[in-house]
Amino acid sequence: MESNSGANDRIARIARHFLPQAEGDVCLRRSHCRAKGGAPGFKVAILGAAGGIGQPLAMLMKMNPLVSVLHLYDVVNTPGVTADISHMDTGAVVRGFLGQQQLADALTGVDLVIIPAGVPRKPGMTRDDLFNINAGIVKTLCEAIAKCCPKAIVNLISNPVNSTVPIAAEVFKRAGTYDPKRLLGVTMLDVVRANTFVAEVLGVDPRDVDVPVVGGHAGITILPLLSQVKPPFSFTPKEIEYLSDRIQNGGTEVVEAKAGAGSATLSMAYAAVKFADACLRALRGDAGIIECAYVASQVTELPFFASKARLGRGGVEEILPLGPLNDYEREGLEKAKKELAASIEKGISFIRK
Ligand SMILES: NC(=O)c1ccc[n+]([C@@H]2O[C@H](COP(=O)([O-])OP(=O)(O)OC[C@H]3O[C@@H](n4cnc5c(N)ncnc54)[C@H](O)[C@@H]3O)[C@@H](O)[C@H]2O)c1
Ligand SMILES: O=C(O)C[C@H](O)C(=O)O
Repeated sequence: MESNSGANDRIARIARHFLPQAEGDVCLRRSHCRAKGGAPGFKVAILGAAGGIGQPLAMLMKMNPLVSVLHLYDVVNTPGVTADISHMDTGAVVRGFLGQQQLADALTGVDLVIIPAGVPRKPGMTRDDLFNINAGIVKTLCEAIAKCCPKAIVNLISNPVNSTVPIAAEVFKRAGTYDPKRLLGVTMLDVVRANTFVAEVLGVDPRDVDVPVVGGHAGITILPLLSQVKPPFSFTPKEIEYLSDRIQNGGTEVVEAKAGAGSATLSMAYAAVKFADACLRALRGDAGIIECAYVASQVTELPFFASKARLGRGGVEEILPLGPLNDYEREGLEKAKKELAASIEKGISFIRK
């Protein structure tokens, strides 16, 4: 039987294999992996990779043929997650990074950074209740991005997205690296939910449904434009009430069902990968990629707003107009803007204070 110290040595050896110890070590393994990994593609980092979203997101990104190198960073547990994911026989080479001293290595040379780091909600909390903890986490991570991969596309998932995106923008501005086209708040889960719930009402396959969801990512700031649904459909006022409420409170529905064990993780990982894949296809040069995201915007008087954006090699290449809104949506837009303005201001003043 293996002694305790033998087992510990073996675990340490395995951990060393997945975690860079010193700069020389990093370079050696990186060139080794590139030579062996072979698959051409993009280098992607997930920050918060050991979390509820991070783990399934890492698994799904390892399955994405556009990814050649996948960096998994967290402040806990990355050796285990990395060892596990690295056994999948897909093209991407996986490397783990643990703790802030390895953050720079996790980010260097990366094309796309996906950030699900931070605490999730418990029943009775709003996303804004996460601000005090998550604002600092996002600030630290974005400072490192500004130093190590200032040209990377950033997909920000950490809540409250309505405030964390303005925080990230301010950090990048301070560092002199801000490019509004490259900073995208991930609101894809709202679209995924809207497509699912609308498909249920229409009795069709959700993959055939497209609902634009604009505004932001919290309660009444989540504004589904049901008048623009594809395939076109004329909902009754009762259906509009039901669908708007379900889409706006989809996150809370999951938080309550999980009863203290966190918020949406699996559907979020799915949505994050759907969005990241769109960003990577756009980076590759594919045309006609349009997704909803919370970005710097002139669609309204607010500096940030979620709406349909055309993605390209440089990130957001064009923000599409909102299109015709009905009275119900116009009213919803006014309410959404009021709350959004306060959340944006809160994020900006967190950095400027
Ligand atoms: N945008 C969206 O649609 C959406 C959807 C679901 C959840 N979220 C948000 O995503 C965040 C993560 O949710 P979760 O369920 O994965 O939470 P989780 O607690 O399961 O995982 C978060 C991970 O972040 C890590 N972390 C904490 N501080 C860090 C730091 N400084 N650097 C790197 N990693 C750090 C933790 O160690 C943990 O592994 C929450 O803020 C949640 O509200 C957003
Ligand atoms: O609701 C949450 O707190 C998590 C996330 O923003 C969601 O929409 O599921």
